[in-house]
Amino acid sequence: MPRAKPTPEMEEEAEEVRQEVEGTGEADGSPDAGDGGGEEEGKEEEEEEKEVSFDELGLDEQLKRALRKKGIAKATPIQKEAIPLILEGKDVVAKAKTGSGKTFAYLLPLLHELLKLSSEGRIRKPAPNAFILVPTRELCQQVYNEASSLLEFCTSKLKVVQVTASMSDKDITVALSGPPNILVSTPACVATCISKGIMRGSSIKESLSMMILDEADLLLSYRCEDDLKALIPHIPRSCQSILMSATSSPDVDKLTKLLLHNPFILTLTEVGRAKDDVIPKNVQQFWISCDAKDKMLHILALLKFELIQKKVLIFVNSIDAAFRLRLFLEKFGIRSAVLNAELPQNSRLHIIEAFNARLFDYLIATDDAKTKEEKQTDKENKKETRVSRKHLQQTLDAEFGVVRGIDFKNVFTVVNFDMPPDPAGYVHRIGRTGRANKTGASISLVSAEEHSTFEEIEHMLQEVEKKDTDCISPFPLLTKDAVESLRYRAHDVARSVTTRDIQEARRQDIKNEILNSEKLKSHFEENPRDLDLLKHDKLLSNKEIPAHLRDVPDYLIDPKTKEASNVVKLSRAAMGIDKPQRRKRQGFKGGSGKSRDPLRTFSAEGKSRRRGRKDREGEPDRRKKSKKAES
Ligand SMILES: Nc1ncnc2c1ncn2[C@@H]1O[C@H](COP(=O)(O)OP(=O)(O)OP(=O)(O)O)[C@@H](O)[C@H]1O
Repeated sequence: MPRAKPTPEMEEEAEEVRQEVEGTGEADGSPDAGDGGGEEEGKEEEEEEKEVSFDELGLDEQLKRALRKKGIAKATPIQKEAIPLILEGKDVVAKAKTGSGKTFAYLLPLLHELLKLSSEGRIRKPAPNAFILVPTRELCQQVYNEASSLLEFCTSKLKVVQVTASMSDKDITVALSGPPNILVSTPACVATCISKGIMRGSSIKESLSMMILDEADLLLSYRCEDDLKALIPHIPRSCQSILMSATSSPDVDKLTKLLLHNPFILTLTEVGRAKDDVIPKNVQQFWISCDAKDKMLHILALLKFELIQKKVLIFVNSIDAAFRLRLFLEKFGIRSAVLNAELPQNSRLHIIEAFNARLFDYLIATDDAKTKEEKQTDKENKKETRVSRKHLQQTLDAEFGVVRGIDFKNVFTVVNFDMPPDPAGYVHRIGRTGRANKTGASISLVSAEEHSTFEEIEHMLQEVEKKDTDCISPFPLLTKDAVESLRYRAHDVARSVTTRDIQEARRQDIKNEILNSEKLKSHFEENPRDLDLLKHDKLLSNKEIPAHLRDVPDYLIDPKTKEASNVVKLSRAAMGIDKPQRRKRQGFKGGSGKSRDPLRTFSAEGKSRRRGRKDREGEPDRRKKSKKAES
């Protein structure tokens, strides 16, 4: 397949993305170049650093007990740096990559301080003491869960509540009565509460001592700017502000200027790693070149021959594509669930929890799938019209899907069934694996039409990581024979999944989930931890799966594929992830696990293919192309 040479536009765009993910701070309005003369401090860890325990950070004993229960003993680099600064009362902007533990980096010092104030009887009352603002309702739930779990052993009763736009005014009023010590919400919802008088500005001024903006890089893309601006007059000058972000971008800089006073800026990468990585080193990135019409066939081969590690998060670019894939896999006896913005919020939250608890292994998700052209049109429309809040919320749900910033637990493999529209989307997607220093992998299925995007992503990664070799390698375990052995069946079955089936499945799924949602609501009020009530991966079709599709006959599996599949199984066993570990929380695993990973050492295609990238059908060596482009 001919590969696109990077055009000047691509180079320019890669540079923009590099700034976005790397944060060179060159953009106008960067706090680094800001006028406040803040205490600027780029913390770039290059030397091997000493691990720090939570004891050494001087945190409250009750919080440490909750951490121990989770199996967490050592602080991550961002926690090690941010916690002391926050405890000192500084405004902090913390930028650290996805999955690096930013949530505890602000929750622990916040809870520590509130516990201290509470024990000294110095809690101020008329409104919450802290706001934690996040872009989506899913993230509200996630942060609320994390905060509640940290308070498990606390004797003084700190109250945390989450308030979202889906709640009635009456429910919000009840939730805010007391008032709670910590309010987890979205900027839009807090602004509404103030404008409706549910929360009084003067009370906020009296009580608020800390405001945290989490996932700050996403906040402005959720059009929260006006809501944040509406909040500013009510924030007391003494309020400590914290801003957490996975990437640097002009949006983050804008928020920093808007809300923080002389902040301490922490830019952290992993200890001992190249400072410019945007994808953690413990995540191996692969790609497979295939025709668009053969993508189903390829994913079937990957899953059926067990060539990738579970759990698997599969990204597609539309809800229809998600259901098409789910129906297709179902016909081969592979169960999966679909996570999309169309589902009721309760169901979305429950799907994420059920997946995290390993009740099923394959989750097909849609995310921000808009093309650049669509985004441009949106931008232009945004300037012209002012949409209603309700419409805005619907648009946002549809636009951003439900996965950004979500802490999916123990996802080993992220599959880009469809390529994301841009490099930033790629970074966010891949960030769902390799979290908390665990080993992970990503596989992108790249069609001819997606090659320019793929080139753009590869180019960005090389630029950012200052490499002249490929960052994404060809996937070594899937042979042509393995793919061909399933071609006939796959095409047959793919053809049998009609547009009507997909529409019907979508309707059915929403119907099920709405029913579930009602059940969930009352059930989870009483049994918040009971995840087994509902299954999100139940069959969409009620036809029985023919045996010849469910089980691949032995004669169809070529020896190399058998060997590859065994290696993957062995590696699963070696990593101790063979059995589902429901609801078991894990701490960091030491090291990247690379030495135990067969993907590093095994190639189903043989040595020559591994060495000679240019042997791939019609694909010239990409390194040469990049060099050419540079010259
Ligand atoms: N010190 C620690 N040791 C082990 N695990 C940790 C530690 N701190 C956090 N974790 C776990 O790491 C995972 C990722 O943490 P978190 O969601 O806070 O990352 P993040 O940096 O906010 O990622 P993102 O930018 O994608 O939202 C969580 O499952 C969390 O429980």
